[in-house]
Amino acid sequence: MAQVHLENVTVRFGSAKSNQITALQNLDLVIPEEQFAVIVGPSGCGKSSALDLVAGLNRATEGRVTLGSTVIEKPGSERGMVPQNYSLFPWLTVQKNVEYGLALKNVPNAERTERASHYVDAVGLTKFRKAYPSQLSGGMKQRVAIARALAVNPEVLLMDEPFGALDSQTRSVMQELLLKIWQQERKTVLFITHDIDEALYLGDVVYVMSARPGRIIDTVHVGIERPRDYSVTTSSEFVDLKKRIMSSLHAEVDKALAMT
Ligand SMILES: Nc1ncnc2c1ncn2[C@@H]1O[C@H](COP(=O)(O)OP(=O)(O)OP(=O)(O)O)[C@@H](O)[C@H]1O
Repeated sequence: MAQVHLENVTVRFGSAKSNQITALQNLDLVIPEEQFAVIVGPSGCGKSSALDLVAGLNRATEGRVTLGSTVIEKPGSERGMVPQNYSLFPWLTVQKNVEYGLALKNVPNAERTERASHYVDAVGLTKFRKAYPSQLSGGMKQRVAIARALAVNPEVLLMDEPFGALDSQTRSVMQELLLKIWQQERKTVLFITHDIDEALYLGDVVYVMSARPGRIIDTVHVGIERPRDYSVTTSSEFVDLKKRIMSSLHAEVDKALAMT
């Protein structure tokens, strides 16, 4: 296990100087091992760009990203990704979707079945093992995506607004489920959200990003005891931290709107 470090990274898109977009500018962020780190920031500030660097889906224009002593240059099974839009294979059952990453790693059949079954059970889909994605609700599809990411036992879990498309009740059920699993597995997590309540409920630390080009403007340590349940969202500590993040974000959201 090891920490993730985005070392002074700048990300620019576009080749011609005239239409270049600087998504991230000199962003420096260390996510210690086993930390549940959450990034919040205005729309278009570069949150996904930061996560994509850790996933190895894009390279920094300047700076570098490391996991321990290894420089990240491409995707790898030590980093599991849960995107917003399910991304399940429609022709595979729940069980086979979860087994997919294990098959890629040439894990023997029996072990593949056992490990995938364990995570299908852990996300509460035992009865849907043989169902296809088209037979599942949005929340159930995201459970499969979480099980699939965890089955390969990654060191780091990357989650890009994974519950953004879910209704609020399903969303809170999913948050509780994620916390329960994380409590057992203790992965390093990088989680992106627009939702301040979600950030504070889940995270050890909430990083607030500026409007584009994105950099960290506030680091909020969430000292609320774990295990947490929904009652913490009305505690004075929670409300105070929420006010602090809202005031940091307010000016940045205004700047982001002025850019559009
Ligand atoms: N492949 C790309 N080519 C050109 N521009 C891009 C590309 N990917 C992202 N951008 C731009 O970089 C900026 C940051 O995008 P990014 O998706 O990282 O922001 P975000 O904070 O995740 O946004 P949102 O909250 O709306 O999902 C945006 O202005 C976006 O339009």
